[in-house]
Amino acid sequence: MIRLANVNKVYDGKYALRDINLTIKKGETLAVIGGSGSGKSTLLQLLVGLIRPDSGEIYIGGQEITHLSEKEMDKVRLNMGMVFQYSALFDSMTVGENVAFGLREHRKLPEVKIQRIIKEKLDLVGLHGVEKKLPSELSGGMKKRVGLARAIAFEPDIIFYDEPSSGLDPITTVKIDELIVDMQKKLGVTSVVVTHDMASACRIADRIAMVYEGDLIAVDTVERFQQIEDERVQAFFKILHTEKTERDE
Ligand SMILES: Nc1ncnc2c1ncn2[C@@H]1O[C@H](COP(=O)(O)OP(=O)(O)OP(=O)(O)O)[C@@H](O)[C@H]1O
Repeated sequence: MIRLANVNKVYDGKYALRDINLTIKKGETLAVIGGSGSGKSTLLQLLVGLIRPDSGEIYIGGQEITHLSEKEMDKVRLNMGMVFQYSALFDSMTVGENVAFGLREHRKLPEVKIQRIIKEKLDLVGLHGVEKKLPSELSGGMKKRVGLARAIAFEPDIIFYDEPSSGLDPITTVKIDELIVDMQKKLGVTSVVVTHDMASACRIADRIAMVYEGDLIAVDTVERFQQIEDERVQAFFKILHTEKTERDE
């Protein structure tokens, strides 16, 4: 379970996040949606302990993290998988080396076991026989899959996704969304997906949280979220419907 209580983060005298109260249940997928500069990345950075709030508390699995030392935070992070925007793979390493990177850094495992984990995680994300390839030999969608395989190598309880569909065409986006849902079903992980894509959010999430200029303005199930009359929420659905109409014409 993840919980934020009265969390504030200020940059240059301006709230990046203001009085955020949010609980993410174990095993649920929460999509955090919002426009540019609304505070989504700040929220993600707070949850993985890359930055600290100016005030408020953040609990990960019952542990309050805002006062942890870097070393203690590293331990908490071992239980978190992170899937970065644009995959963030090491270009000079093979796919297999990328997937095993964290394992080799943090766990002393025999090479046979590492090879087995690489294969198992790549299989889970639907990639076969690519261990020896370099990231430059893969499509954008495949790179995202490798990023996900790396994130689940440690078998984390929580996966954070930062704009998983950025840079992908609409069809590949849907496939990655299906993979995120699949991961939740197969691994039972808690997922937080930061996105500005409402269509993705609706496909992936159990609940959607919307941030607007640093405020958390709505949190609800996908179905109920669509009924919220707030015009800032509806603006996102309008874009969605316009895109759909344009595609159908
Ligand atoms: N390191 C920083 N220094 C100063 N201001 C920052 C910093 N990080 C974020 N901000 C400011 O905080 C606000 C929220 O930014 P944030 O990056 O969280 O938004 P976002 O929703 O992730 O936007 P985008 O979708 O464009 O990535 C913005 O006004 C931004 O300029």
